Amino acid sequence: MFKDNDFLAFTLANPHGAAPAAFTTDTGIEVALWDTGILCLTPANPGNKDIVLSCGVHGNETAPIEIVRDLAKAVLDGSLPLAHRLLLLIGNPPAINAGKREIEENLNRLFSGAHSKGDGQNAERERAKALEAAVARFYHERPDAGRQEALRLHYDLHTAIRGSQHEKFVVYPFLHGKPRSKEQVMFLAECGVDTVLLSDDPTTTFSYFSTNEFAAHGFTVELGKVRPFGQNDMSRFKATADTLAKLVSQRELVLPAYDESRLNLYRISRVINKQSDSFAFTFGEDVENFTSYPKGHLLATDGAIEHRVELDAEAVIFPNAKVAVGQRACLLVARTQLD
Ligand SMILES: O=C(O)CCC(=O)N[C@@H](CCC(=O)O)C(=O)O
Ligand SMILES: [Zn+2]
Repeated sequence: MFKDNDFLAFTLANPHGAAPAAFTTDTGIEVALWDTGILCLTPANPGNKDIVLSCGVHGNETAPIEIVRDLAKAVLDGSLPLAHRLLLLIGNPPAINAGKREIEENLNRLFSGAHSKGDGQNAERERAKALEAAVARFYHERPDAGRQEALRLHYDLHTAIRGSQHEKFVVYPFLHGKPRSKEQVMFLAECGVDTVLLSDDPTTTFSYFSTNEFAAHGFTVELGKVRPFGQNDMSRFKATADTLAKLVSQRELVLPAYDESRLNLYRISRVINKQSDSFAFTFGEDVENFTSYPKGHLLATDGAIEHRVELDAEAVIFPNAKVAVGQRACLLVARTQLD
C-alpha cells in the first residue's frame, strides 16, 4: 500500500482523505489504514499496551513527524518487531503540506467536542472529529477485550515555536484528582523529557481528550524547537525515538525507579487568554519558554488589562501574541512537586 513503507509520503499525497485499506505484513502484523494519516497496526499476539502515537497536529512541527514516519517504516519492513497494538496518527496533513501550524484553526483546541461548538465548519474541525473517532475505535476495539486489561497510552508529539530552557518537556493533562503516574514520568525521562508541567484544568487538547475520555496515560510531548523538514538535527531526538521503539517492540519495558532529582516539575499556575487584537507581550520573540519573572513584573497588556506575575516567581510557556482572540496566549508555571 505504501511505496517504500513510507506512511508519511502516502499521507501527504492524500491529504484530504484515503479509502480504507488493509494488508498483513510478512511478519504477521495486520495493517489497517482507517483514513489518511490514521494507521492501526495489530501484531499476531498483542501485549497489554494500546499505544497511540500522534504527530503533526500542528503542520510545521516536523521532527515528531519524522520520528513517526521512521517508526512506521521500521515496523512495516519488519526490522522492528511489534509487541503491542499501535495507532499512528499524522494529525493535519494539509497543514504539513503547507508547512504551517494550521490552515484555518488550531487543531489542538478542537477536541472533546469543541469541533462541533459554534457555527463554523472547516477541515480542522472535521479532522478533530475523525481523530477522536479513531482513538475511540482503537481503545474500544481491543480484540481480546475482557480477557486482558489494557494499559492505554497516548503520546501526542510536538515541537515548540520558541526555544526552551528545558528543551524537552510534557504537559501532563488534568486528571480530575486521579493520581499522576510516576512510572509514566520515568518513561518520559528515559525519552529525554526531564520536565513536566502539571495542568489543573480541563482543556480542548488531544492529550486531555484521551486521558479524560478513555483513562489513557496521555501527554503533550514537546521535543524541541520547530524547524522545517530537513533542518532537524535528528541526533537530538535519538533518546526519544529509541525509547518509543523499545515501548512498541518490548512486551515488558523495564523502567528505572522514580527519581525526582532527574526532573523539573512545574504546575500551571495560570492561563492567559487573548481578549483583544491589542494583546502584546512586554518581552521579545527571543525570550525562551521557562524564562522566569518576579512577582509584580508586567508580562503583557491587552487593551486596558495588565497581566502581571502573581506568585513569587512564574515562568512563561508558549507565549504567542498571534493566536486568535479568545485563544490561549501563554501559560504561566511555578515550581512544584508531584502530587
Ligand atoms: O510553542 C508554542 O507556542 C506551542 C507549542 C504547542 O503546540 N503546544 C501545544 C501544547 C498543548 C497542551 O497544552 O497540552 C499546543 O499549544 O497545542
Ligand atoms: Zn504543537
